[in-house]
Amino acid sequence: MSEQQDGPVVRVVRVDRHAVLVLPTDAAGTVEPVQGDGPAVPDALGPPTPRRVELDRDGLVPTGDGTRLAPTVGDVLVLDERPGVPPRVHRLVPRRTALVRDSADRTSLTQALAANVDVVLVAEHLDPEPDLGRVERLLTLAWRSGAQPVVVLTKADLAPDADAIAAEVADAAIGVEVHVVSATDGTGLEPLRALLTPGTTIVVVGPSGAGKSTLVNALAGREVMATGERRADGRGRHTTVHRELVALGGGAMLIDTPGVRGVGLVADADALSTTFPDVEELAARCRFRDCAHASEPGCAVRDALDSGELPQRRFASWQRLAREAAFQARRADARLAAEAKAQHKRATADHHRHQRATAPRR
Ligand SMILES: Nc1nc2c(ncn2[C@@H]2O[C@H](COP(=O)(O)OP(=O)(O)OP(=O)(O)O)[C@@H](O)[C@H]2O)c(=O)[nH]1
Ligand SMILES: [Zn+2]
Repeated sequence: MSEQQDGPVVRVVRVDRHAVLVLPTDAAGTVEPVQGDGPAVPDALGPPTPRRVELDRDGLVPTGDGTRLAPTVGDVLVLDERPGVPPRVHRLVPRRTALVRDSADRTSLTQALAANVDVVLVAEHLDPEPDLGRVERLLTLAWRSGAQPVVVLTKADLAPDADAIAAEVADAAIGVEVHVVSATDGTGLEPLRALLTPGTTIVVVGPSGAGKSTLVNALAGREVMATGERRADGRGRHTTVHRELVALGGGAMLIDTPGVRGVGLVADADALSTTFPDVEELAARCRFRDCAHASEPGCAVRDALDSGELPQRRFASWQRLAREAAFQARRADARLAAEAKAQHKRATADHHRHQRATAPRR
């Protein structure tokens, strides 16, 4: 299929049950601030209205390699558009990055929550004290996505010892920028604004109440996410129901996904080594390659734990995530084996049917 036959390129801003809502993009996949057709809408009047593109009955879209995938927010699609008929999805452009979560779905083990994300903001509150294990877990999720994680410690105004706590978090977030912010008094927002360059897609992950929505609104300069404040009409909290891509000021885009608030994380070995390079490096120095770091002689990890070089907490956190990663890998293997078996069965049945059909009648 030649590139010339390709239709308009669009970005998915929302996935509904049988359709995707899309906006036109430029070559970089950036949602264009103004739609090409129709009257030009000045930026000040708000974002352009997304178009609805119906999906096939299976709700999946074709990829370039013959498989079909469930589209997600942030996906870039090439449309097939002919005069007089509604547009269809021609193909999914391979995802640069994808934030995935665990799913025990019939067709796949993971579910993409957001695609083509550049920056994952890992939000954690300074008050109450940050949960380092949670930060490590979310960093693993972020590294696995292929996007750049950035840690944001919120509610600095409530923590007199913010800088000391931030230093502890930085020790657990190796190779990652750690920012201390307060959306309330505006502290520390500038370095984050600097990340929001045109064309950048960000997603914010973190526990409920970390101040994610408040932070995003402060960065956007307007309410793009409903916050945990009680609503004026007393009808309880706002809740985000749809995963949605929204334009922030300055050409950056935010994927607001309620699904990544509570985290059904998928760990994997590579992401884990990126989150825990210190532990991996120690483990590489153990005498036995398959050292379980329990009571083996010549265990560099045990030595580091004994000397205090490696905090017990961090080791336990690594162990927990490593167990999860191993479990998920085994499950993925089992699924692949089951699929291969089913495939073989189908092929054998086809073969027999074919033989019966072509065998000479007796
Ligand atoms: N003091 C202080 N409070 C803040 C700050 N940021 C957010 N909050 C408050 O923390 C509460 C939770 O903020 P949200 O932005 O709704 O938190 P969230 O992470 O989006 O929470 P979920 O929507 O449940 O995931 C709200 O009452 C905010 O007003 C801050 O920098 N300082
Ligand atoms: Zn060891």
